[in-house]
Amino acid sequence: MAADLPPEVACRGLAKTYDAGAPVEAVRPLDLTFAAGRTTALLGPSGCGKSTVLRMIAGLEEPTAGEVRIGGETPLELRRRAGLAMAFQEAALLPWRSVASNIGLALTLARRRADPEAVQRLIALVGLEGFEQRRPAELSGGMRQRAAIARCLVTEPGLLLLDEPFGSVDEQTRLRLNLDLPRLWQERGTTAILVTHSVSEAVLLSDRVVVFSPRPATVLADIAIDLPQPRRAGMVREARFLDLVDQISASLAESEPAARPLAAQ
Ligand SMILES: Nc1ncnc2c1ncn2[C@@H]1O[C@H](COP(=O)(O)OP(=O)(O)OP(=O)(O)O)[C@@H](O)[C@H]1O
Repeated sequence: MAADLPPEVACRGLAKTYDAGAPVEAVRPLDLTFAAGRTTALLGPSGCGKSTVLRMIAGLEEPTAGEVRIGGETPLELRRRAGLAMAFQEAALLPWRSVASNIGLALTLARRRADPEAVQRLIALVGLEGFEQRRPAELSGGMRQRAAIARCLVTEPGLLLLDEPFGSVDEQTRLRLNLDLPRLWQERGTTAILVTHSVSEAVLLSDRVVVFSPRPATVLADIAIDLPQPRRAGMVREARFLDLVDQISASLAESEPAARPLAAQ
């Protein structure tokens, strides 16, 4: 049972301009609603503002304008009661703790009772059996990412935010995680928002894909992924999957700034 009812996430007029000497407009006022219990992928060219949007939803970045409401609460209110979990590119595990202890710690921090069985189940699911007692420094980058994802899932959050969660994971493991992990959070009805650079990963994982323009991020395309759940490995060769990948790749290609000589970038 999920500890929380999955929330709807509403971004209203959400905007961010960084003050980096000169102002950097990262996100232009954005109105987006993420339906409760659904998985949405955010795609767009590098530097367009995807992580900024995710970090504002997580309450890690203060918007310049607008607001985020998660089932009526602010991100900080939700975080305070551990209703939100996030895994970002750099898997921030505590270096002096083992894999099992890092995952178990998420339960302690969320003031939940220890649950070694749940920790072990997730370790098996992300393929880290046999590495329970290893410290993060003894793992590969991809293994650390998998441990960080297990740590996110153990508290059964209502909202899951993933920023390039499988960036350092090898292709084979990535395909398996792309199929197994969403099943886990979708069965619990979790609302999930993820940032990825992989179009096929976005289609395989999500119910909806939002394509952003180059910075400042605005929505260029908003595409429902009407493939049946749960997704299967064979789907990546089916016509509808390939159609969706084509359609999204075309939107992305339109969104890419015209090629410029490297020296001008
Ligand atoms: N703390 C910051 N201070 C100043 N500028 C920033 C800061 N964080 C991000 N930016 C700028 O805001 C823009 C959007 O960055 P962001 O990380 O959100 O993009 P992204 O789409 O997630 O990129 P990528 O796909 O390459 O990870 C970039 O131009 C970046 O340089």
